[in-house]
Amino acid sequence: MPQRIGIFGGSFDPVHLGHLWIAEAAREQLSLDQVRWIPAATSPLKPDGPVASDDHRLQMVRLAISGNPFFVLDDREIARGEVSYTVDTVAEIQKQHPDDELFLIVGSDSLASFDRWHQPSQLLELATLAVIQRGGDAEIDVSILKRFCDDARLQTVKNSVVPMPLIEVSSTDLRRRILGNKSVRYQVPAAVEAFIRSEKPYQ
Ligand SMILES: Nc1ncnc2c1ncn2[C@@H]1O[C@H](COP(=O)(O)OP(=O)(O)OP(=O)(O)O)[C@@H](O)[C@H]1O
Ligand SMILES: O=C(O)c1ccc[n+]([C@@H]2O[C@H](COP(=O)([O-])O)[C@@H](O)[C@H]2O)c1
Repeated sequence: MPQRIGIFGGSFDPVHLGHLWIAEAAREQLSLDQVRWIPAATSPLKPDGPVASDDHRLQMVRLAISGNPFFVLDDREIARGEVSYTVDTVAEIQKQHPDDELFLIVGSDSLASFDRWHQPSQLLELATLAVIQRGGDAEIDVSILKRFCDDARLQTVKNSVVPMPLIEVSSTDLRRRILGNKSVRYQVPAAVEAFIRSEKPYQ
């Protein structure tokens, strides 16, 4: 029986409760059999790279998703190194799972920058975008994809928007809080908060 696989890429610098909530909402709404969490080595639109080390980000994601049987940590982008183009990652997963259906989970800010992604048409052929509205962002507008796919594909993306409450947590804000010695309690899982306190990935 074909599986429905969610692919969730991010800098996860650090992973936060927004990430966990949207991954779980996508899993539930789209009846996904698994969600693969894929920390980027360097996100193409964040050329300065992440602040925390690859190893620290992997450890924080591992702690965050532990106990959820649907969530899997996939370290292929960090193992590959360099700039992490999502189309390469998704093509590789598609080769390994030729009979399965792939969903790429993204926030509305990622959708809004999609015309600057590498090989957007190819990517839309390989996976369906599952978009989540982000607090503070303009309303989801899938018309940005029009240039890159046909109407049927556009409709599938519209149908795969994941409805959920708006969350305004962001990694950038959390890093600012950590540097300012402010609390990140309840915005990251308790185990991640303890990790940040003991391992100091942002110092
Ligand atoms: N609060 C949120 N609501 C909806 N989507 C989110 C939210 N936070 C992150 N995302 C989405 O999760 C994916 C991975 O996010 P990422 O690791 O870049 O964290 P981030 O909080 O967006 O980081 P930063 O604030 O530093 O840009 C992206 O597609 C992003 O749009
Ligand atoms: O492939 C691309 O061109 C591309 C451009 C921007 C972002 N992405 C991916 O989108 C995910 C979220 O990226 P970011 O910049 O919000 O951390 C992460 O997995 C990135 O590798 C991918």
